[in-house]
Amino acid sequence: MKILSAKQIYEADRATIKSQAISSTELMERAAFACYEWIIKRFPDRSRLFHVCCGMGNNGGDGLVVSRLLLENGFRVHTHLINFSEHRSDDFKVNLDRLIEMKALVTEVSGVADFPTIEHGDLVIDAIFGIGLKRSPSGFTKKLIQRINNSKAGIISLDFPSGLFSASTVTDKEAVIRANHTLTFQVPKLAFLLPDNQEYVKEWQVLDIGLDKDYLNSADCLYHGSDLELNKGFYKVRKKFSHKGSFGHSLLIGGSFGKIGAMVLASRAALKAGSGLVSTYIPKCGYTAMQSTNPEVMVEVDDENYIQYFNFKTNPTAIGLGPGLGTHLKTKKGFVDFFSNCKAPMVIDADGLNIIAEFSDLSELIPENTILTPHPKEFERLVGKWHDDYAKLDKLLAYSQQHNCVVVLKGAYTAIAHQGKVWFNMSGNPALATAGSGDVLTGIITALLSQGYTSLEASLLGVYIHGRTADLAVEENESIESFSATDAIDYLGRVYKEFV
Ligand SMILES: NC(=O)C1=CN([C@@H]2O[C@H](COP(=O)(O)OP(=O)(O)OC[C@H]3O[C@@H](n4cnc5c(N)ncnc54)[C@H](O)[C@@H]3O)[C@@H](O)[C@H]2O)[C@H](O)CC1
Ligand SMILES: [K+]
Repeated sequence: MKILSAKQIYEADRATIKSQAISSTELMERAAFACYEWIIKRFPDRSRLFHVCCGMGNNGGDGLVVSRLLLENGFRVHTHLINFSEHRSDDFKVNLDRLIEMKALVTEVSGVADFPTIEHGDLVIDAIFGIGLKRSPSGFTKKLIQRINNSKAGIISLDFPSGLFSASTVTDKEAVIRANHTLTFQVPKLAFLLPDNQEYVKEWQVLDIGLDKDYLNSADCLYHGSDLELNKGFYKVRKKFSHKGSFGHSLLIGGSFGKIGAMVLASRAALKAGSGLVSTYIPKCGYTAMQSTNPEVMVEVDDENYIQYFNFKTNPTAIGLGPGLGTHLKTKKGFVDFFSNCKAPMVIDADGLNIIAEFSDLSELIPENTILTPHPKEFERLVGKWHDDYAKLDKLLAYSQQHNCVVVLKGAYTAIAHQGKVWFNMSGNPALATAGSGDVLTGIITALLSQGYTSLEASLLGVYIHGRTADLAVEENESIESFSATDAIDYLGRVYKEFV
């Protein structure tokens, strides 16, 4: 799933018009028809009033077509032309003429006095600006946006919430539509995946408008979505004659007094994610807890209450380092020596990351293709503060390239960066913001590494699977509140079944 830039979307439009021998008006009709179908399926009540607010460009044109289709099918529609510019796009003009021919209710909004009265229960279709917005809406257009946001009506944005920019941060927060639903064309837009925009973009839906396949396949994108289709592409089906030795030996290193649970979760997750063998290397104080809760997992121990020697005998295929590790001075010293000389592929999480951040030289010693799994605070410790989401993405790309590693920046739409590209994970929900969730993720990714997936594949698949456990759990027995890290482990089997 590619995430195209606005420039690429305009190019894809042109390629489609050429290869399918259609006019831009026909492409607009197709796009608006897809919106219309979605809208009437979701809101079939014909007594409801639709306020369709149309700008003067092609986004406005989409709105005009939606107005016409709703009217033709017996819905109540009031179309408002938001007169912010003298210039009207060609397809806007064509579709305005068609609507006027139908004797539709169309009014011009050129100032506050023309604003519609929007009642509770009405629906606003926002077709004011799409991806062509150049500067923050001002004057009466801004005031109208505020009026719409303050109404009690539901808001459906066509393609893009008006006022949001496609490649930069919002400058005037009061001049952006806060949409309940956004119906976007062909590909997700980067702006939808950034936490700074969460007030404007809530539920969004990609509608297929049949853009040129060759263009889409060949477009070179910096940003991608990681969905079931992508992950199915490299998921390895197990062969009949395979044995536990075929699936590697994961070693989880971590734990300290009071934080042994992190290692119980990580090692159990590694086991359930399919690692052939799983060992843990923990402080002595965790021995009984580990053996009694995870009988399949082998245990080696270090010092009494924290790890400092890192002198395990296990010869692992992959290592997961950091859950519950703590930052005791002796742990830090041991970590620095171990880390620089480690040969097995590694996933580093939690205090492992904090130690790297504290000793900045350590970043230079990160072995190639190591996977780092920071949450935003841990990432900030590694790279310093950023001023907005775009600057954060720049730092993410730069850090992963500079150190030739995979960085998994956790959050909604976890961003996975490798070799100059970023993939946004499309599974998961806020249920995952729960204690131990990151430990489970470390276990899953370690297990995938040990089964022979590359670092990038293990990161993409691990994050996708982890997110999907929460999607399934919430569809069934759990709620966003009740879901726990243990549930994520319990749902792993269900998620794997979706791959075969
Ligand atoms: N393949 C597709 O995705 C298709 C998308 N369609 C729709 O087209 C818009 C993009 O249309 P465009 O005319 O380029 O831009 P907008 O309608 O978003 O912008 C309106 C217009 O206004 C000017 N402008 C920009 N900022 C301001 C401002 N602050 N104040 C005043 N005027 C401003 C700007 O120059 C534009 O001309 C896309 O989002 C889809 O909705 C097609 O319909 C089908 C294919
Ligand atoms: K819009």
